[in-house]
Amino acid sequence: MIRFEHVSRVFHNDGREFAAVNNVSLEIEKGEIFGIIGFSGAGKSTLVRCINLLERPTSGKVFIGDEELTAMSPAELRQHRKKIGMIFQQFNLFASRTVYDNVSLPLKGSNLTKEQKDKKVRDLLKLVELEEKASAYPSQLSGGQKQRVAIARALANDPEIILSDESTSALDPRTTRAILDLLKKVNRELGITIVVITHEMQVIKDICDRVAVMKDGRVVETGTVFDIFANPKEQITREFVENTSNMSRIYELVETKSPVVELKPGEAILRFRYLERNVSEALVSQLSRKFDLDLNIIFGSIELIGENPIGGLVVIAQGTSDNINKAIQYLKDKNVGVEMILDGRTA
Ligand SMILES: Nc1ncnc2c1ncn2[C@@H]1O[C@H](COP(=O)(O)OP(=O)(O)OP(=O)(O)O)[C@@H](O)[C@H]1O
Repeated sequence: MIRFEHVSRVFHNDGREFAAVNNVSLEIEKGEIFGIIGFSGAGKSTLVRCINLLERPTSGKVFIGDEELTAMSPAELRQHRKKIGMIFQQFNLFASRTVYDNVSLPLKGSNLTKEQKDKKVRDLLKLVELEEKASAYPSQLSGGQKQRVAIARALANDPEIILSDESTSALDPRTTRAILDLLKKVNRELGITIVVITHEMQVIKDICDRVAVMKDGRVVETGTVFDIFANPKEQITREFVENTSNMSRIYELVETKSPVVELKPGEAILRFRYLERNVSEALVSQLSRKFDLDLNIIFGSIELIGENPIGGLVVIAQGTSDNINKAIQYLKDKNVGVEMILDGRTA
């Protein structure tokens, strides 16, 4: 539905050229929630602003459906932009207007009658559960409520696409969850394609179907959210994935020589990753029975990505050196990822 073909956006800073977006080709499908993740400065906002040509690519083409936006006249473009709503981290509401007026603003100049406009605004306020705040001003609302108003406003023109630029970054975790749920509802019930920019993997995990990882203006990896979590290929993707679970704390504990990871002779710290449900207990009991190991669990987690679980365990294993090796091989044969984090064996 949205297609980038070799899109670049070059800025000139102090006489030097700088590609904020560098030769990106990407396809976002109709009806999906597509995430774009990257660290600050990676080029996410610039890329997404190229979808509605708020930022005009220096080279390359942008298509929505079969129509090339980059080849349109200003009048055609104005028409097409109405199909694209946008929400921002800072909400961008008009402070001097009521909630009702903020939501009705995009309907100015539409062909709807006064009654139709009124019904539309009230329906949208109902959808975002803010009917009773219609005559409040933005300063009287919480951050979550402001973002709900912004979402209602973005929906006023019946868009096909919503672009969300860090729309939950200023919100606490509970409010973030509620706004993400609302975006999911908008996607599922109204069939609107949503493009979500974020620097938080948790947001990707919570609502996206697919994700692109950006670094230095380029898209370095794309895939379904499950594949990206189960099998991140690029170093930067691994960093994002690691940060969402407490598993990565093990490296800190090892580094700071925490008493938690103090090993007796013959012990080893191992990390397991697997993709099946309820594997943890079976793993522990099998390894102790088959290889006569004692396993002391330091961390354990099951992440649910959509409906699919991804599990992890960090354990201190105690047993003969030979049996620890055999256990590692046994797990690898069963497609369990095994990483030796600290090896206290002398043999
Ligand atoms: N109008 C501009 N003129 C010059 N440089 C710009 C302009 N807009 C963006 N940049 C630069 O392009 C790079 C990418 O910016 P962009 O805002 O797209 O990144 P981002 O990944 O969205 O980061 P953040 O998460 O911090 O918003 C940055 O180095 C930024 O300074």
